[in-house]
Amino acid sequence: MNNRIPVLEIFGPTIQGEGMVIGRKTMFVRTAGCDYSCTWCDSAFTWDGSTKEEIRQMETEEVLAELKQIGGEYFDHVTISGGNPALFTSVNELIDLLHHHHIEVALETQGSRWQDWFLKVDDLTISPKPPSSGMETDWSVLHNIINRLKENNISLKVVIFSRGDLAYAEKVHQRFPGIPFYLQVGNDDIIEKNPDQLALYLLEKYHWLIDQVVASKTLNQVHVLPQLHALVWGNKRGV
Ligand SMILES: C[S@@+](CC[C@H](N)C(=O)[O-])C[C@H]1O[C@@H](n2cnc3c(N)ncnc32)[C@H](O)[C@@H]1O
Ligand SMILES: Nc1nc2[nH]cc(C(=O)O)c2c(=O)[nH]1
Ligand code: SF4
Ligand SMILES: [Mg+2]
Repeated sequence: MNNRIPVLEIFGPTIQGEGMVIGRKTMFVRTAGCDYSCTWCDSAFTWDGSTKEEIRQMETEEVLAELKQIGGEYFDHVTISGGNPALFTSVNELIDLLHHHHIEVALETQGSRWQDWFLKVDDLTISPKPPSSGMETDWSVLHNIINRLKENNISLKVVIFSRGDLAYAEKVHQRFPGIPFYLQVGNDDIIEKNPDQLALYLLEKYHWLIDQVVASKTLNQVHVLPQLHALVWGNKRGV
């Protein structure tokens, strides 16, 4: 059981819609379960019990086989997201297997838990949660994680829904000045079915976020991005 990973989705190839490698062609592996419960989580199905019967406890070889079955020869990069993949030591084996097959590995996690296998991740995004999420940041855990990853290709990404979130982002950037920093538009309409409607709405939010960052002396060495996949496909799952 220990060397298995609880998987909810394997999909792609698509593009990484967020953060440090935005636009990169990639496959996704989405694990089940999270130690957080952000109010606005766009992947709440990974932890709210609504897709419990879809969770598969998979061997790493099975994960690779399914990636190859779906993605064929059309990928060389896999993004592991969730939920929080950092809940599982077994992800270590998956990374080794993917690397053995010359496939690069990216990770999305919130910085609440450490795993030794973080050191092997090629593109590691840490996304601490602002006040609007309803979650509390454990700063000592976050500092510990980032200190241990000083030599690695990592970034910080904070999702913004409010002015309070912006103040939080400023604080994170000031605490970790050398770490590439991304601000991301928060999507607070995760039930809209019409992608065009959502894109218009999110572009307005992007405009607002750019204006806020332009007006901040603290946020100079930063990147401001939308969720590209939300602009292209809306709230669709598995893209
Ligand atoms: C679903 S989470 C999974 C990985 C990990 N639990 C985390 O939060 O970093 C992947 C990314 O989506 C972001 N995200 C979640 N809900 C969002 C929303 N409604 N709008 C914008 N970004 C969102 C998270 O902040 C995180 O950066
Ligand atoms: N295309 C695409 N890019 C993404 N970047 C982060 C995602 C995630 O849910 O973790 C995500 C996702 O679900 N799809
Ligand atoms: S930490 Fe990530 S997966 Fe967990 S609830 Fe928050 S946004 Fe969702
Ligand atoms: Mg997502």
